[in-house]
Amino acid sequence: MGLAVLSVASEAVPLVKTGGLADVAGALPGALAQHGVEMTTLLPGYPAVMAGIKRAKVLHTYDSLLGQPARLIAGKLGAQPLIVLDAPAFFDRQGGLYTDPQARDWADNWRRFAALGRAAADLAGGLVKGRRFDLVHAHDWQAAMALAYLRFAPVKGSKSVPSVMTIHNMAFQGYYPKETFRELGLPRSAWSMTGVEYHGGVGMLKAGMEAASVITTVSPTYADEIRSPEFGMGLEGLVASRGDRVRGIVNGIDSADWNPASDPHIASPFTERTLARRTANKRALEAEFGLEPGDGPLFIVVSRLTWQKGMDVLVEVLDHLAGIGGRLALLGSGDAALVAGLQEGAARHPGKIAVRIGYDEALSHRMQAGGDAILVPSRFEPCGLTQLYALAYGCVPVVARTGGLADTVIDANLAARAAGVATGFQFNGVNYHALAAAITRANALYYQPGEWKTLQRNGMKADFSWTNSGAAYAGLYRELVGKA
Ligand SMILES: Nc1ncnc2c1ncn2[C@@H]1O[C@H](COP(=O)(O)OP(=O)(O)O[C@H]2O[C@H](CO)[C@@H](O)[C@H](O)[C@H]2O)[C@@H](O)[C@H]1O
Repeated sequence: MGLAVLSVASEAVPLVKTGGLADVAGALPGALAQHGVEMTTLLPGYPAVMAGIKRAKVLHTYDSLLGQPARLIAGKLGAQPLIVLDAPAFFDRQGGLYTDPQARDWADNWRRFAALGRAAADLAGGLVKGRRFDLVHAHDWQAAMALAYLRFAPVKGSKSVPSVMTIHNMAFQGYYPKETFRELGLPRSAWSMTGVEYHGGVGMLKAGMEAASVITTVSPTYADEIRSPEFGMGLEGLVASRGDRVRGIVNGIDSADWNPASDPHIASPFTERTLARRTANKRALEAEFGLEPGDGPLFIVVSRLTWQKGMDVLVEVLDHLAGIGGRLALLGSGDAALVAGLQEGAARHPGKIAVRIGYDEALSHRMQAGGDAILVPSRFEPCGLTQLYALAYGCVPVVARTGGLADTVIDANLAARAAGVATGFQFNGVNYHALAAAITRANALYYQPGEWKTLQRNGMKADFSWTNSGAAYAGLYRELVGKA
């Protein structure tokens, strides 16, 4: 039986991306198609999304959706069905998706994403003739209100549908003052500890988690970690109370986009049998970053520059990295203090450390193809995608042992090397000593070319395509729809 699923997200490739959520929301529909699931994605109509729609077909017009006129428009996300919430007052803005040009959160984010949720619940309730949905899948707090509306204010007379709430990042919860509640159009009954109320305000992610049939996150280890206060960020009690209704499904990567044998962004394509061809990519990367060419290891970082990603510890370790003969090329954007720290490090070590501040998808491909090892010192990492791209590209991951990093990289300890299964390096605790020691270990093994090639080949042979994860989501949907 074919299943119709409505996926609700605030970003998705190829139309709009600020982080890993977009990769996942964009790849899921294609991954599920081969499992008999037709996934329609609902996205906000930011300028980039509106520009990507050809021949707009209007499905519905709202006179007022959370106070503003809006339309639902049909489009395509790649080859898969898309519905766009075209509400210019909410989404037609210059600046970021979530922040204004000064990088402050838009003051009406609660209203913008409540509107997205209300539209999702309307669609699931049969608002548009001929479009029925068996299940709603919401991603992160921006989509979470969809599940609260389905639970507390469904379309009258509609049949209830099961739902999945996926947490890509527990650090962002969509928490707003109490006063916003009366603007949401929810009944008073929703204002409860098991509804949308959270510490005296409105908790959007919390509301979605309470309402969801099943909560998922993007790796089994993170699904365990968020039961504890250290990672649960205040929601650990709720996570623990949902018991086995909390699952972890590791993200896949889009193996058409991320394939070193056919990547249009890289100068010298290669496979695990032609690793020597990587050298040309390394030379090109050194030149592009203005680094001294050399045979020593070239480390890379591609990251949002935030505390989550351990970038403050990376700043501390730059002198060590350069001191042992390593070089680093970094691409990222984010916190001003971290940018300054990285730029100072680069200025202290010209030719050895180079940073590029900004967002550049094509460059990120060239870095994975030319770097020897990627550093991912995250304090928490629900799944992490850059280490998966690195594995596919023979760029050896050096990662903190947390969340999806712990689940996807096999540390090159003696036992794993003897068994021939190691793919990278893990370290415990995100601090100067742990990261410096891991860099030293990687540096040492780099000079044993046979061992290093084995790490590269093992990583390249590992299967992180969407095949397994797509099957896992399809299985979950079937389980829920069967029970509904
Ligand atoms: N400056 C830059 N230029 C070009 N590309 C850049 C870039 N900075 C980052 N990227 C790209 O953005 C994506 C980041 O994805 P991650 O999964 O590593 O982290 P993120 O924290 O955004 O995602 C959250 O959601 C995802 C999806 O579930 C989880 O894997 C993750 O753990 C969670 O924190 C990657 O595709 C990366 O290549």
